[in-house]
Amino acid sequence: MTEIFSYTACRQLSQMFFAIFFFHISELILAIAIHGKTNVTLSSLLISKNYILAMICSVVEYIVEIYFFPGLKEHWWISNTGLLMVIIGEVIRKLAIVTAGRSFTHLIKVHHEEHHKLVTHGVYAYIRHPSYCGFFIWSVGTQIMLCNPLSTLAFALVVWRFFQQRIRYEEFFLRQFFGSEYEEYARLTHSGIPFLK
Ligand SMILES: C[S@@+](CC[C@H](N)C(=O)[O-])C[C@H]1O[C@@H](n2cnc3c(N)ncnc32)[C@H](O)[C@@H]1O
Repeated sequence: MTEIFSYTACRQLSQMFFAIFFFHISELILAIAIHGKTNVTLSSLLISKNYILAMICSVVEYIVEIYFFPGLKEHWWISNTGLLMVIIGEVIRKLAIVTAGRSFTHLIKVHHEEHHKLVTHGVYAYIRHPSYCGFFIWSVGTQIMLCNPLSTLAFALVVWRFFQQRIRYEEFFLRQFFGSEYEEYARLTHSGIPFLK
């Protein structure tokens, strides 16, 4: 039982909670800064039921494993690699939001609005979906940071599948809005999600 209150657990779990807190609060603050307070709802916190469930499962996995296999959590090079992924993922995602500005909305636009311009500069010059790329790295990184083998695999598979479907849907509308300009942009860039061109 003492393992749950050990230095390892306190450090890894507090890193995890801080990463989650910082991610969501900064999403909300940026949304307010870009779109104005009246156009932002708590949905900009990006917290869904499935997301909460996934995070609870990952903490349960952590507690079970540190109790029965405490040595598993002592691989600091793995945990620190996860921490680095959390930081890199966060930076890529926030760069994407700031670069896209008003074109970045948490809900996918299905009608073209006048202010919606195709963004192809900054981080978008290299990656077509940098905010999804950043979230993918961040979310898998949280589990690597906890040295959680099951949740690492589950997060990678579920988040990958989620973005595969979301990108297909989002690009259908982007092709309608921007036509050949988007085709050319898509030809020259990578999605930013592994195995998805
Ligand atoms: C949650 S944002 C995600 C943007 C992008 N997929 C990314 O990962 O950075 C979704 C909105 O961004 C818009 N969007 C996506 N790529 C864009 C681009 N290159 N230029 C302008 N708007 C874009 C979509 O139309 C959608 O309404």
